[in-house]
Amino acid sequence: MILASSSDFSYKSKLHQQDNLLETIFNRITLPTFVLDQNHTIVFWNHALEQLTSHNKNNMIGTQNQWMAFYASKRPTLADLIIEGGKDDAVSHFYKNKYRKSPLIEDAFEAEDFFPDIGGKGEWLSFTAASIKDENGNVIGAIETLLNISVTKQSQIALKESEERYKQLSITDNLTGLYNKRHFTERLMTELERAHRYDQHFSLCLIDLDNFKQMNDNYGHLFGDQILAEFGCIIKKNLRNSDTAYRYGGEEFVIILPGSLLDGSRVVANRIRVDLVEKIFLCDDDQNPITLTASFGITVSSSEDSKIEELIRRADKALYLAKKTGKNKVESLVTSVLSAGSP
Ligand SMILES: Nc1nc2c(ncn2[C@@H]2O[C@H](COP(=O)(O)OP(=O)(O)OP(=O)(O)O)[C@@H](O)[C@H]2O)c(=O)[nH]1
Repeated sequence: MILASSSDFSYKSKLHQQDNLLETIFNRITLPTFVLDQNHTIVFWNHALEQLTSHNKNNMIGTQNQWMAFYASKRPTLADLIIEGGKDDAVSHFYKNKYRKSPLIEDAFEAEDFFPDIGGKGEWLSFTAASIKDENGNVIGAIETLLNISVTKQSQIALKESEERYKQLSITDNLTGLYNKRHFTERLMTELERAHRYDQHFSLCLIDLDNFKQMNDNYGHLFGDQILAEFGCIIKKNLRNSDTAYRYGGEEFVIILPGSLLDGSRVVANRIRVDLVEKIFLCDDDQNPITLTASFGITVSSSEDSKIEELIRRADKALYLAKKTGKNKVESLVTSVLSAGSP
């Protein structure tokens, strides 16, 4: 084994004498470990690493094929980067957002990554690479130790996924797949704060299906549910990515349209209105085509709005007007500041 610079013969021979002892020690360590010399040649490859990577030490020691045990194509391992000087930008290039300086060992890095080619289904590994220096402080090699953290990582991922799922369920209306009223309140507060901070406006559009009670009475509650779900799809289909739609209550819906003023949100509301008018619903018990309309009340946020209730009240008044003056229409109401200004 050569671990010292060629000029440092005495140091090299000292290490040679200790080879057997070092090899025994490495092989008794349960942590997968390998050591490279300054030429990136493998000098130690312990049993634990053989088991982790299925690469036998006899095929690895004396080669520079350490990458083969971890990656599908040739590239430096963390230990190689340490030998190259352990430059932050080089480490970052290969382990972006997955590494940090070791808090325990000077000039060492630790990283965490998923290795799809290890084992049958890939493994998560946490690994640390540190330089090995001679008496004069010259780097003469590097040691990398690895730890299989797949079990911990998978349970962390599963926990995160179930938290995500739970969060999604807690803000979703299960009949329509739209967001629910609780989420609406939170989002509306955020939107109002943002509008004030950046001196922007957004629109709020309340929607109420017309004569929905008759639908339930004539065709049953289950059919009513089907209509609500399909109307949810019509709303979603007509929104931009930045718009969000919510089921506000029974047959009431609401949309927040960030960055939209009255003209823009009227266009969206009318598109939804017409799509609904043109939609033919069929009930299993009665093959007559069934149609339905909705009324819309829009308002635009203003610098005068200090509470979300003020916006909701205005949109509700506009909706009431739409209902009172014939239904199947879009009405709007804005504050005096806005009606005097641009929107
Ligand atoms: N199927 C179904 N019906 C619902 C649900 N939530 C509320 N409703 C019904 O929606 C109907 C609303 O009726 P009303 O408030 O009288 O309003 P409307 O008949 O739509 O009349 P206008 O709003 O004046 O056009 C009631 O019959 C509620 O039972 C639901 O989740 N599923």
